[in-house]
Amino acid sequence: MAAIETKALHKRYGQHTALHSLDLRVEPGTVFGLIGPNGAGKTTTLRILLDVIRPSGGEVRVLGEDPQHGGPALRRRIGYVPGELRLDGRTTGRGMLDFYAKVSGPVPAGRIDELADRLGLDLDRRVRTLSKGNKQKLGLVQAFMHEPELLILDEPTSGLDPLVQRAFLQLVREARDRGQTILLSSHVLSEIQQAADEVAVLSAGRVVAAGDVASLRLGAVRRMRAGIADASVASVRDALGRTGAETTLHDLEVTDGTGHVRVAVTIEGDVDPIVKALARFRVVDLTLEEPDLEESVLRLYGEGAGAEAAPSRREATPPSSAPADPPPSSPAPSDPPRLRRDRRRQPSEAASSGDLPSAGPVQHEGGAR
Ligand SMILES: Nc1ncnc2c1ncn2[C@@H]1O[C@H](COP(=O)(O)OP(=O)(O)OP(=O)(O)O)[C@@H](O)[C@H]1O
Repeated sequence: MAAIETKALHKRYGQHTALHSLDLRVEPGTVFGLIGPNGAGKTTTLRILLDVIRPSGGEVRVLGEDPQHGGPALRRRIGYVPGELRLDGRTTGRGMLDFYAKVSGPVPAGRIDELADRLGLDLDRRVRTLSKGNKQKLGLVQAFMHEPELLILDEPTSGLDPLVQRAFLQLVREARDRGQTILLSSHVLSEIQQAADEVAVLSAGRVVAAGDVASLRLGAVRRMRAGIADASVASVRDALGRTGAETTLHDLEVTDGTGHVRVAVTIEGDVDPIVKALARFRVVDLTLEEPDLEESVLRLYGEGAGAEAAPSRREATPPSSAPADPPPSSPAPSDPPRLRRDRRRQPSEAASSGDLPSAGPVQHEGGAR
């Protein structure tokens, strides 16, 4: 049985279709990366899995159950970190976590302190006074502390510095080693490359590529900047023009900078010929970086990624009809410390209040859905 399975999942917000017939399968005990540019539909997918919002069509199974009917018992088996946490509360981080521990089920002794320590979080500060990054850490502790069967993490490292990101990736690996399943959304490719076993790339609500990280060509796009001394623009341009068929250069700019020639280019494919081409010059500066995921997706799967045919695309056919969103659910108690996703609201969802935490049960606030 898959830990998560969606079939022909479809979601419309009014006239806008956010998910087109999405098929996903996440095997138990694996780390699954859901990546894609902004607006691709990652958050929408995760929120449907948690029954924070309802699909317009298709099937969903989470830990073998339909999230719409799983109730608190299913939610206790899931740890969730929404994308942008908005935390309120006069209580301290420890107070908040103790509250969630009561609803989520048993938390091993010392686990909260251990996690806080590893992430560098002061549990004695009042939640409302915490910085964005520290609130994010608190969200991570509440998701991991009860060692749930499934972790659903929406852009979990946003706002975290690189050291804390590393600690987080270690937590993910340990969770997988314990047999937990992790679904991780991100628009940062390198994060997924380090953590995930399997990946699905979403673009405009469709899966445009799926497989193990290495088999996707996304890592094959890099942006390079270099400074070359004692050379002319023409000679550098000429050298870069002789790279073989394994390498394609996009947006090549070779300009006369102050004292040396500046090169900026997006490399698709093998970087080795470029490095060799530059090696004949005196290189005074060189950076090679990951481009936006959006750029990678568009480069490799075409401008119409998600809408038109592409080599490794799974084609999707929207269902001919799909039910409208269900009516809002009843409000949840407002006093306990809250974790919420702060996101754009559209008129069609004016009454909705989005994601909630869920060390324990996901609560629908103020008519969420
Ligand atoms: N409540 C809403 N009402 C109307 N449209 C929405 C709503 N929420 C999301 N959308 C739209 O649905 C599409 C998918 O959005 P979603 O937030 O799922 O994408 P995402 O991949 O998580 O992007 P990001 O990384 O920017 O959060 C976008 O076009 C977005 O504008």
